[in-house]
Amino acid sequence: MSSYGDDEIDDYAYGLDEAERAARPIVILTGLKRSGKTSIRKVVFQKMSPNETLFEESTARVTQDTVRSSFINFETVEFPGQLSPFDANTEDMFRRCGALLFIIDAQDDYTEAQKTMAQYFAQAYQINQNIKFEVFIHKVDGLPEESKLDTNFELFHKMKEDLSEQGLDKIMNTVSFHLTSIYDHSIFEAFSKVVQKLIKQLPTLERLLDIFNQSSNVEKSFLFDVVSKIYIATDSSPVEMATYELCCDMIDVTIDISAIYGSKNDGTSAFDEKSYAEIRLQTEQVLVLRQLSKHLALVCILRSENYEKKGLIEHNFNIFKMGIEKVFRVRKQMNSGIPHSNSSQVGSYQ
Ligand SMILES: Nc1nc2c(ncn2[C@@H]2O[C@H](COP(=O)(O)OP(=O)(O)OP(=O)(O)O)[C@@H](O)[C@H]2O)c(=O)[nH]1
Repeated sequence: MSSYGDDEIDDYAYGLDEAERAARPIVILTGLKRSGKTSIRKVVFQKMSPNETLFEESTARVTQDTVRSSFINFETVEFPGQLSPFDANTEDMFRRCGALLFIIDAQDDYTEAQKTMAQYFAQAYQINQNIKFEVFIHKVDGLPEESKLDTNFELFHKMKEDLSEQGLDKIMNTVSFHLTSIYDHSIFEAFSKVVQKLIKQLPTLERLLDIFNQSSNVEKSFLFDVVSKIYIATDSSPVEMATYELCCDMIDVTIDISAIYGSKNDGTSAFDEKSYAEIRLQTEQVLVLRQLSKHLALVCILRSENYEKKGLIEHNFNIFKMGIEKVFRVRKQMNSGIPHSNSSQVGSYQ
């Protein structure tokens, strides 16, 4: 192993793209006034409680934030509803933009919002064809179940028509629609999907999670950025909202218990890179959380009869951890020009 590989794992600052630390990808939030942009940013990244957003004042200026103290590494830029993101000199920003979000208030008449959105997407596409376009059909907590899908359907078709008229149908291939609300986990789920598209190692992470699940009889597993509760990867089986919510709750419970009963003498939290927890559910399932690093945790759910061989899962977890470390180490080596040896061999699962 090279001396580079002998470094402490903490030295490997996991992130979206280490080579471009100075030029982190940008996630741009746009939408009409009062659509919910600031609330989304604050609830997801600043842990504001949804009820507190009721007192948020309208944003007057462009707000730029770096998402720190977590694994994910990007900037968010929010444009106030009254300002077009293309009025100012923003071409460079759009060149660095990884994802352009348009937030639509689904509780309001969205005709104007839909027109503005089609126009923004077309303009952004002229500057950077690699941008991922994300539509957040927001505040769906106030809508009956059937009208959520109708709204989604209608917006999709109107958007398609508008873009076809401009000869830009191909943009539709990169547009994703999400039904969101800050009052449940849907906003975290949607942001997880946005962030995953910015992570170049995603296919490898998915594959590693699949192998871990198969060899440990795990039903579903998520790789979480603990601070934001965004999952940066999951295995290839479909995500059920209820399972995702359970895993988020598991993180909250673990952090809270650590804070209440585990604070160290120096006042720092006991929740660290060695933390782990397990919770047995009435449904004969077990939730297991294992920290991989300061910021990343593997949270998985399995049937309790499959959790009898804990040693096997522990072994597979350690192999999985080594695999994750190698994925990011190799990426860092590639970016820094250091040659890397064959890293696909990460150990053998039992
Ligand atoms: N019901 C519901 N209300 C929400 C949701 N998200 C935001 N809101 C409310 O919508 C209002 C406007 O939210 P803001 O976050 O200030 O909207 P904004 O898009 O930043 O507005 P500007 O700064 O004027 O551009 C606030 O009263 C929020 O509490 C949601 O998911 N559901």
